[in-house]
Amino acid sequence: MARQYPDDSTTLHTDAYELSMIQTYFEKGIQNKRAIFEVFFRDMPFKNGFAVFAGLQHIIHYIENLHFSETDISYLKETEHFSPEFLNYLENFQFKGTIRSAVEGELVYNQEPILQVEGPLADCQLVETAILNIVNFQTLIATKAARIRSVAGTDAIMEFGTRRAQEFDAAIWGTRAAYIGGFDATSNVRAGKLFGIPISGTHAHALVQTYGNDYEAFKAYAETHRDCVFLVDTYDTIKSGVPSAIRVAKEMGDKINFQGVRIDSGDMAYLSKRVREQLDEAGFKAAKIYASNDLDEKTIMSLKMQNAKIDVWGVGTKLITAFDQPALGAVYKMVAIADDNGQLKDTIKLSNNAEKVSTPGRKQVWRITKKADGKSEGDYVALFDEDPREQSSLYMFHPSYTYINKTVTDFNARPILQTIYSDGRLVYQQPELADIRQLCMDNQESLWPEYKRDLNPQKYPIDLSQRCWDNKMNLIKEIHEYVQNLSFE
Ligand SMILES: Nc1ncnc2c1ncn2[C@@H]1O[C@H](COP(=O)(O)OP(=O)(O)OP(=O)(O)O)[C@@H](O)[C@H]1O
Ligand SMILES: O=P(O)(O)OC[C@H]1O[C@H](OP(=O)(O)OP(=O)(O)O)[C@H](O)[C@@H]1O
Ligand SMILES: O=C(O)c1cccnc1
Repeated sequence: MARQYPDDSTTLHTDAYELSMIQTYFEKGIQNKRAIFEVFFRDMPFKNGFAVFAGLQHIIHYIENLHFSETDISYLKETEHFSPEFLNYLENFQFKGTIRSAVEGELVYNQEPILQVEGPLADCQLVETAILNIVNFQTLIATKAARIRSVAGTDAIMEFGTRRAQEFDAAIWGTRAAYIGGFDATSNVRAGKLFGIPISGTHAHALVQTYGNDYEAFKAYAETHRDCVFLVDTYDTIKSGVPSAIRVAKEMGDKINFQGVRIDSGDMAYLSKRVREQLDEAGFKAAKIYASNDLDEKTIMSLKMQNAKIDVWGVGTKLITAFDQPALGAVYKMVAIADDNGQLKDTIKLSNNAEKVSTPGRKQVWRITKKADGKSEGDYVALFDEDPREQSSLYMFHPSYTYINKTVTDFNARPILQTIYSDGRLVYQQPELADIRQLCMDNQESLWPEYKRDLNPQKYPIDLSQRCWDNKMNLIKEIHEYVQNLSFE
């Protein structure tokens, strides 16, 4: 059996092929060639009108700890895949790259760079897997959370997913992403400790089963807690659960803060209306009705349409597992590489599928908004040395259907990719999590409602600058000519 090593580093959290390529670069002496890679996803998750970027804090944590530990090197040696010289190089490896990224809570779209890594080829290659792993998951969950927030309106929504999440990391980072996307609280106590997310919760059926009846269970809970939400559906919501909750609330009076009751099964439209009547008749008009049970944006919207009297939503499985779309599909593609003279040359990945043709060159994404109302006109993806702020009017056109175009004047242009690392040095100060969450909400204000609706939203314009578009077309032509002139005889 292979030797077991302590889990003292996350640097090997990478695909073996990254290390294999880096060994080639190293042995051919090109590991320090300058390269640029960009992360983007091809389709909008959940067919939503926007996605919410999340994952930067975990990326920073990963990069800050990016070095090969003694046990990493021992293990790699044991695999017998790598040369001693290469292992010696890895032992002394220090990340020297520059990372530019959308900040957490920023709205991002398909077919535009959301993160960019520039630096020594080996450094760029090493971080691909971990960056994609983090961004793919957290951006997906933050986006799902924003969808749920959009249908819940101003109601409180609580994240209940840990027990159904794809293991520990997904629960912890997933709940953080859910908070960024607009959730109010989590049931995961460790996430509260680590990130300062408000924790919140009720109690489970086990409490009622322990006492064998609703009344005694609620009474015991009330005698040991100030804030009380009673779970009323263990035996019979209407006949036993709610009457018992009311009895305990009356008996305990000011000794407790009777916040409400939770329903976790049955027809929640019907039940919530009946429960509301029961609570109101008993004089508990301020008591809230909590609901949980496989909820997501669709069931919440349907329950609202049915006038369900639900005030607080607990959402687990369908949020934390991104139930209806398990992967964002973000990719990491090389957009430029230095030639033998050290000059950066733009590079492209071709495909028969137009969507899969990458856009070459180091780019910046500019969010274009009208000065008059602050509303988004679209994103303008330009080469890095272009600055649309220097122009008084901006010609924006669809990159595939170029006849769809417009000229925008009186606009503001805001760069989306911010410098996070400069030549290996962290230069970005991460905001407080609550501020990131607020930023996410504020960003949605600048979107027209047409882009925000849950079902079939308008496609938000992601346009290429003329230079960026010309550059892409020229490279496609160059590669076609090169392939046509190839001869292997
Ligand atoms: N009025 C309603 N309209 C639409 N969906 C509802 C309504 N009431 C409940 N639901 C949803 O229907 C599904 C019911 O699932 P299911 O039949 O598994 O639950 P249950 O039998 O009520 O409870 P349990 O979880 O104990 O099995 C849940 O996703 C729930 O959120
Ligand atoms: O349904 P979710 O959105 O995942 O929300 C979390 C669920 O976790 C708890 O259930 P529990 O684990 O006791 O199982 P249950 O589904 O049988 O109630 C809670 O009562 C919710 O139903
Ligand atoms: O506090 C709750 O009610 C809760 C917590 C986790 C999962 N389901 C419910």
